[in-house]
Amino acid sequence: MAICSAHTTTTSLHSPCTTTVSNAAGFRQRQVIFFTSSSNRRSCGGGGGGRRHHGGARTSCFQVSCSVDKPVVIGLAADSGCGKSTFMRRLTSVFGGAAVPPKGGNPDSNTLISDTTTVICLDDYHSLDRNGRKEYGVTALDPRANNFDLMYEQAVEKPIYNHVTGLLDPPELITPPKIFVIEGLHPMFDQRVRDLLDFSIYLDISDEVKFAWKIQRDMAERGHSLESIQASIEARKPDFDAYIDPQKQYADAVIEVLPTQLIPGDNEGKVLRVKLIMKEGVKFFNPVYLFDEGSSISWVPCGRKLTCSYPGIKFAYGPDTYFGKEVSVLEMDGQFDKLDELIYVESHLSNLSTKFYGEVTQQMLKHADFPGSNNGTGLFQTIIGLKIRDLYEQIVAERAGVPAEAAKV
Ligand SMILES: Nc1ncnc2c1ncn2[C@@H]1O[C@H](COP(=O)(O)OP(=O)(O)OP(=O)(O)O)[C@@H](O)[C@H]1O
Ligand SMILES: O=C(CO)[C@H](O)[C@H](O)COP(=O)(O)O
Repeated sequence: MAICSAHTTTTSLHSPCTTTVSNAAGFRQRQVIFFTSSSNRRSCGGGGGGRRHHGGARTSCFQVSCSVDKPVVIGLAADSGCGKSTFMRRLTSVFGGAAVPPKGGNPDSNTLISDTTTVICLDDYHSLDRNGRKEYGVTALDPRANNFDLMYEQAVEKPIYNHVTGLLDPPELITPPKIFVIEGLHPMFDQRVRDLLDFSIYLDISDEVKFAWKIQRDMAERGHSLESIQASIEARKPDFDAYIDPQKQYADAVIEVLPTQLIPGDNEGKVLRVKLIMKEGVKFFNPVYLFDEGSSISWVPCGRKLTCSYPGIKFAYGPDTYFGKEVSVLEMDGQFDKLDELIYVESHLSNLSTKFYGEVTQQMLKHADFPGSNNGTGLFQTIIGLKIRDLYEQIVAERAGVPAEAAKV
């Protein structure tokens, strides 16, 4: 049963990028206008137009040429409730300007737009709405409930999955930004979509911590029962293991969140051990290091310059392998008591891609009220935000054939 193999047909020769999309089960029909972004990892040859055939989709869209203005595309994958929105808020803040939903559009839009970045949520590419998933007995994590053809085409006029009604709302118009972030369950699942990414991140939240965060949000803030939260996590688990978790092998950076090792047997999920796993050899991405690049370091910074109450703070850094690839891993276990003292830690980290001394600390202080600001989740999200800004500047500089300094945002 092909429940969501979308096919597209060209409807207008005068407007070559306008197509009607429907899926095989006829769940949805919509007008979409496509642009195909070719990233620095894809061949830029042959840009400028033409008819292409792939995956059952037939389009007559223009391929955006390899221009300086082409968006840099970032993918962020994680399960639901694992901190994607929080990370996005930290990332857009690094580029300056507030990120807001499209003006005058659907109030339930999942899109966030700032001066430089546009963040779209891949939930909008669910091909089955809530009722459809129920009818076919699939979860939102199942690839059959998602339209990867449309995701790959990067529709400029894209649908909206409405989390309030559970329906697929009429499309919204997205104009190509400088930095285009696609966040959601599956940004690295489909190889075509994956190949569009200039940089990819996976938030790997361990089951214990995910459960603690879910309880915090869905029980304390949304009135769900403990049993229903447990049941929902368990119902999603097989599809999470099959379709979401394997994406981490493709990520350029993984933020892994585990229970602390500083409190034996702790399962409260309040004190966290967080690892920043950074792939080596990624173009325009130099992993951050502690003290000495390539060495294995264990560091307890508590003392005169950093206040630590129980259970303290421990950092570690060193080389490792991850899914057979060489990586550098920076780890922080514990939490900060006084966030302004983070400057002491920052001064011992290198390759941070900051523009001035203390920028990491400044960003963390600016968003001290965001979840995870006192631990490695906030610290590593902020660092990756700064690395993405640096990557963006280097890509733009390379495309323009100018030194990176000239492309600073
Ligand atoms: N670093 C963190 N430390 C502690 N709690 C966190 C952290 N990040 C997220 N949370 C908790 O998880 C909840 C969900 O976070 P967020 O909205 O950023 O996740 P999300 O992946 O975008 O979720 P969804 O996909 O369901 O919209 C927050 O309300 C908070 O309770
Ligand atoms: O995993 C999810 C998104 O991260 C959601 O469960 C999915 O999008 C379905 O949404 P809803 O539960 O509102 O119907």
